[in-house]
Amino acid sequence: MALAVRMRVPCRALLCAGAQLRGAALGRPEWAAGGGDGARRFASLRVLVEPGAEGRVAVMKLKNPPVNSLSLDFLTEFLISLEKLENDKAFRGVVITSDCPNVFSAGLDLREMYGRNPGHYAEYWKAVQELWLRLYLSNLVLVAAINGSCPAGGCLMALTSDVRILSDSPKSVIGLNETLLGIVAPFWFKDTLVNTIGHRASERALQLGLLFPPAEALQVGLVDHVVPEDQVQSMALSVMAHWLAIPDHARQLTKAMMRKATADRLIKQREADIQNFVSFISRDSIQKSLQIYLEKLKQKKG
Ligand SMILES: CCCCC/C=C\C/C=C\CC/C=C/CC(=O)SCCNC(=O)CCNC(=O)[C@H](O)C(C)(C)COP(=O)(O)OP(=O)(O)OC[C@H]1O[C@@H](n2cnc3c(N)ncnc32)[C@H](O)[C@@H]1OP(=O)(O)O
Repeated sequence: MALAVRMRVPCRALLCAGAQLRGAALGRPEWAAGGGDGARRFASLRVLVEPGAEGRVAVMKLKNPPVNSLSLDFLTEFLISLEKLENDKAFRGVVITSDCPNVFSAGLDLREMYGRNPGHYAEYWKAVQELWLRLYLSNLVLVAAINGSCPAGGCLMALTSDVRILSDSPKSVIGLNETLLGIVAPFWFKDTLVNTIGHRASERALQLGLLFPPAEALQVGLVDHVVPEDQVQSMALSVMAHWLAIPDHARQLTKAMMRKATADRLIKQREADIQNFVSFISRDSIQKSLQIYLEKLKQKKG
């Protein structure tokens, strides 16, 4: 693979910030090699990575129960796992899936955005930006095997993949539902959606905070395949084989050509975007909305 075609977020320090920022808090690294192919299998507390049956494909299982909410520690482990895979030339593709039953990811962790201080909000948002940039510009073929509910930040994560497979289950709804929480999807969430389903469909979906059931998600183009739950993984591997039949350098340059302008828009104003987030999320009215939403989630249990 020619080095020249490896896409990189311009400043490598971006990831370092992400990794360093949490490295100390995580304490010792929890990477554990295992099995005969130990060098290729690793795990942190919340991210399991193992080689798929197909060579050169890794399966990344997200395991932050109960709902894979994207806490700061989880984001950091995710980033570190992704960086390892990007740097390991043995891998050309990654299937991202959930180890939590019925939930792919509940999106950003609301507890990171509620009742904290501005410094924490800034640190958290930087990690969210970092994960999006890393996934969106990844040189690897990314296939999202969405085996459950996929709202908001979970949907954003899935949208960074090259292909999305959704399980055909009533629980498997997907979309950017931020307005239902009384918050607003940032411009780069919106751009990622527009790049996938077009402007008019995005406008409607974003304003109404739509969570699409599988058939509608397929119809609007939010996902590429809907299959029974027990076939999500095999479908993901089969689609992966198709994408890996294309020479890496040509596919990667094409991916960069399609995505760079969108990523650059955030890269050019990362700091302003962080400040914008901090001032928005710190507003009393927004904190109140989040409090009400969190209470509703708790009450749901009865
Ligand atoms: C013009 C100005 C523009 C300015 C814009 C600037 C900045 C933008 C500002 C803000 C943007 C911020 C973007 C946020 C994106 C997000 O991702 S927000 C998160 C949205 N997520 C959701 O809405 C999903 C909520 N969860 C659910 O619907 C359900 O949990 C589920 C995923 C469908 C699963 O249901 P299930 O029945 O299995 O589980 P429970 O509901 O019982 O949940 C179990 C447990 O987990 C807790 N929990 C659920 N989701 C979250 C979460 N996202 N974060 C934290 N915790 C979560 C839930 O409360 C339960 O907890 P317990 O009662 O303590 O057990």
